[in-house]
Amino acid sequence: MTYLVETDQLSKNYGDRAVVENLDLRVPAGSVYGFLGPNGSGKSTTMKMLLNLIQPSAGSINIMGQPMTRGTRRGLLGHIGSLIENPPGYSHLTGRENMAIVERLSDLSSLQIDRAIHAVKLEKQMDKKVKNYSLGMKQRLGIAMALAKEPSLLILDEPTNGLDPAGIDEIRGLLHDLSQAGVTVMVSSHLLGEIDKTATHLGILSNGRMIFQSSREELFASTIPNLLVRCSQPRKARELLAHSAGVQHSSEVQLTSTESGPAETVRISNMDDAGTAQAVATLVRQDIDVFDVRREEQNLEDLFRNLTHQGGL
Ligand SMILES: Nc1ncnc2c1ncn2[C@@H]1O[C@H](COP(=O)(O)OP(=O)(O)OP(=O)(O)O)[C@@H](O)[C@H]1O
Repeated sequence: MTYLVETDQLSKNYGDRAVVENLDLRVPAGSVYGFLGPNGSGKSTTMKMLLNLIQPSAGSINIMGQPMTRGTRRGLLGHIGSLIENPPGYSHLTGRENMAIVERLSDLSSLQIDRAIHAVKLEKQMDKKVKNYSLGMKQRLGIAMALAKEPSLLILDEPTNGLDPAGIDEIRGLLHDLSQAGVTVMVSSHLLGEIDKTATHLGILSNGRMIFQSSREELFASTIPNLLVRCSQPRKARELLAHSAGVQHSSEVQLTSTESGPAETVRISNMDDAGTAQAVATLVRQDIDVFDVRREEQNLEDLFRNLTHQGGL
């Protein structure tokens, strides 16, 4: 696999405090890499090191196969678009005037500028002053500024921060489209739900350390989805299963409602196939009718919770 961003043992200390520790980042070419972690876990610090805005205390960074150093910085940054912290742009100028500055400074063509504006769907807002933009529009303008030079890699630090659900959806759609167009996107967030479904790969940071890094599929495959059992006497079933030998010590057995089926279903976490067979046999032996046994669809929130239960965050 080709990695557009690769770090080895990347570390940053402030005084005697390690803020990023021994990070081996691997961002595959063509991926949308969701860089997740709670506030203060070191995401921004890492992204700033990738962009050579701050210097690592130890370790190395390779971008597009080249080491990122003070010497190579200029050449590499020509291929990287970024949005770090607050959206850029002069608020007393219009969107168009801001883009004209980007065009001149980076020596771009008007076609490149138009394409970037089109990609973020801001055509109709270009004559408005940026101070009158919503936060979502400001973020989109910031992304347009980053996109105009047609980068191979886009690094976005919390682009959905502070946006309403519609704004978050727009950014998600935009990231998806960019990825389809061949741009590799690295995007950070402290909220899993904002990256769920958009990211093809995930890196999860906790206290400056990577606690998980892989493709989204591998993350899902590495954990067992909850089991949902719809049956005739759910309360009795819950009691029986909570004390059944097939249920592992770390499992939780709860009563729950599901969108299908009547009021209550028994949900069991961390139950493998052998445990499932045993649980069904236990219920049938006790004259409980089992109508339906299925795995619950997993989302990242559940997986994140599982990871953190395993001593992560
Ligand atoms: N210049 C600095 N000097 C000292 N400590 C710093 C500095 N910059 C960041 N830190 C500390 O490093 C830790 C990681 O910060 P960082 O901004 O990288 O986290 P983050 O995961 O991006 O979180 P957030 O989403 O809140 O920005 C924090 O505890 C922060 O206070």
